[in-house]
Amino acid sequence: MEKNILLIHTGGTISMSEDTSGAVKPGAKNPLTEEAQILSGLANLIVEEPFNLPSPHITPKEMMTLKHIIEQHYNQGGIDGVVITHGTDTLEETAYFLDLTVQADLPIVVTGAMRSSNEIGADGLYNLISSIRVALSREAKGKGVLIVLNDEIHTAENATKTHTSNVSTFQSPQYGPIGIVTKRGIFFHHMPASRENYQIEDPSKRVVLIKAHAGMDSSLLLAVKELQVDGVVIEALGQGNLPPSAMKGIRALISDNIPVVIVSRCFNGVVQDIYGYEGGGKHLKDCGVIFSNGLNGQKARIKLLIALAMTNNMKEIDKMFSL
Ligand SMILES: NC(=O)C[C@H](N)C(=O)O
Repeated sequence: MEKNILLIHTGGTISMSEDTSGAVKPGAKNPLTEEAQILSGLANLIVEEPFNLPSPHITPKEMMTLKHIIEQHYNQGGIDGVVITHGTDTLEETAYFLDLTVQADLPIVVTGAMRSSNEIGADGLYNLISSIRVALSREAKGKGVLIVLNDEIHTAENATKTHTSNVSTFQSPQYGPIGIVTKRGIFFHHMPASRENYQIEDPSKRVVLIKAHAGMDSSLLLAVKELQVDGVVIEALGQGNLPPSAMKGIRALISDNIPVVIVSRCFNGVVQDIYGYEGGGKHLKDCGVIFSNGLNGQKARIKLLIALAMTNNMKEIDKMFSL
């Protein structure tokens, strides 16, 4: 029996084309659906196009819209998998948001393109067909939201955009891809270590993301406190350290019950409470800073947004980040 794939187009370069002046622009709708339908020949595509946005325009509101569309179709029955086309700039954030929040037990694949639909070497149609094939594969189930581009299958938790223009931009620094797409089949070679899922209604809290640097002082942290944000994520140095001059700001935020989550500004590895000097990881932990578990800054921000939609209890938030 032919399987049904829910195909949701959201915009991004995969939906765009280049005009005669060389500018890449959105069109009225995604130009690839028909070709994908003919070429994939494997599934009936149920197409939704809730918005057509470059991915720098995507916010948690659009992420929630996608969650609702997927859950609605899933609850009605009749779909075997979901493929979402998305701009690559914030693709990893939408994918991780859906990974943490969608209540539906079926393969969900997010894909995009680095070259628009009419450029030489356009990768959109190829990535779309690869994604449909992954969403149809039995092994894709139970692995969380997947990101498929350039013949590789990555977890939403791990994959990140690593190159501004190269088609092999998505990489998983911590563990590598969990599978590959080949002409003859889809092959998974490992399972995601863990899965988390949260039920949320309204991810509308304000969470800011700040990058640490040599000589960072407390001014930005104190300004952020004055803005009455709900949470702060800091891309800290190395294994999770900050300059001593930033500690005044850290203490001010925590004494105001504003959760401060740290990740590393390093591309790889996890943050830990190793160093006992002022501003070192041990010192930060003693001050009440929450350590993330290998997430990058933009994903820790998504997770804190989701955490704050459920609780403002620091202990509970800390527990979520230890998973
Ligand atoms: N390759 C892309 O899709 C980049 C584009 N700026 C977007 O994210 O919408």
